[in-house]
Amino acid sequence: MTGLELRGIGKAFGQTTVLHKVDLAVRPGEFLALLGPSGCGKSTLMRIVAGIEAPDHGQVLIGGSELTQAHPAARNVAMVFQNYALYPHLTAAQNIAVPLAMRRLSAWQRMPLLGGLLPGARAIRRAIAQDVARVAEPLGLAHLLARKPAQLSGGQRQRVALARAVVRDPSVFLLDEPLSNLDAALRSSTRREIVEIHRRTGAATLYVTHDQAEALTMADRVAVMLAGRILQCGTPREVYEQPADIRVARFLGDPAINLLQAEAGEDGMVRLEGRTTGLRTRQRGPLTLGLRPEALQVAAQGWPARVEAREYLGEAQLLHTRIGPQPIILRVPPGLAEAPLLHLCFDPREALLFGADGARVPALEVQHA
Ligand SMILES: Nc1ncnc2c1ncn2[C@@H]1O[C@H](COP(=O)(O)OP(=O)(O)OP(=O)(O)O)[C@@H](O)[C@H]1O
Repeated sequence: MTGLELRGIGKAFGQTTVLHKVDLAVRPGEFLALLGPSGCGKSTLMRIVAGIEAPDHGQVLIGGSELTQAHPAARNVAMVFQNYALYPHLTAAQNIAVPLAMRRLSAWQRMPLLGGLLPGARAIRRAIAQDVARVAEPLGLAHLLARKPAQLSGGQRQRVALARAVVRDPSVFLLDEPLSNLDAALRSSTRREIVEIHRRTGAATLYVTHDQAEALTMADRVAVMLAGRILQCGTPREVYEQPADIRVARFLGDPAINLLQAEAGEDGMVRLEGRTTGLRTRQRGPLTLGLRPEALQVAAQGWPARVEAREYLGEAQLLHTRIGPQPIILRVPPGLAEAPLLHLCFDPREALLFGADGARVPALEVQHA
């Protein structure tokens, strides 16, 4: 099985550096999501892996071989784009067959009428049709193969694009925001299909998205990228629960993590709005305390909080509150905490501390506040 490795990839367009020495490894058989906001350099990195763009620095290794300068066709990498990139004049079956026809038929054999008469062409075309049928079936495309892209829905087109990538039997899959043109219901079913394709093929997969729900639900590991740098790469739980950097903490989670001004005293005990939190650290002075909305609870005692707004979400409600001057959002069951004044508490094991430079500060010990 083949893995993908990027070493020190740098890229600038004119004066603007888009990628800063990016190191990233997708292990054989792994599904890795590259998650970051629009414009952070995700697509540029994908194009470099596919060989459509050349890096200024660094190396691309596929299956251990250095292929930084290799032609896209020599990499055995299949790429699926957001906009499907199907040929409008070809049927679904013909679109799926394109990479096989390019690989197995000569230029003469590919000619529409004459090609079919040339020796060997018919047998090759029959084998191609069998391969197309084999990938179309599990993707639910068997009955749509004769249609042209204009006669297909967005989700069906995206499945044709996926089938065209799968049929090549690539060693590495690159998927660039493949679900962003689909509506919510279709996104969730296509998400499962992509995970299933990955499970079946076992090919190393690099999946670019700006959608954290996609990254967290689908991937074995998530690489969080901001402004051309990978800030952290870990399992979905690691990046969400143990962010190494305040920017990662802020980027993951909806609603966003509460970031509160706190203070470590001479004894290292961390205080928030005059009350001790149960956290102790080696640092002294101002710190940022990160609390996810679901880490906070309404309690009989704790930090006094004024409720300023409520958002009913069905299965939960969001309370927009303030402790002292600091805004804080918590997610609680609906129907709870009707009063305008509440007390909040949290389990210090779920609290995160960050220093002035944004790096995570370890808590030495925690006592329940
Ligand atoms: N060919 C180019 N010439 C100049 N600038 C470019 C070029 N391609 C991309 N850029 C710039 O590089 C930055 C990164 O672009 P890229 O497409 O890699 O981001 P992205 O994270 O994929 O964003 P999106 O999610 O919006 O596609 C952007 O600021 C973009 O404007």
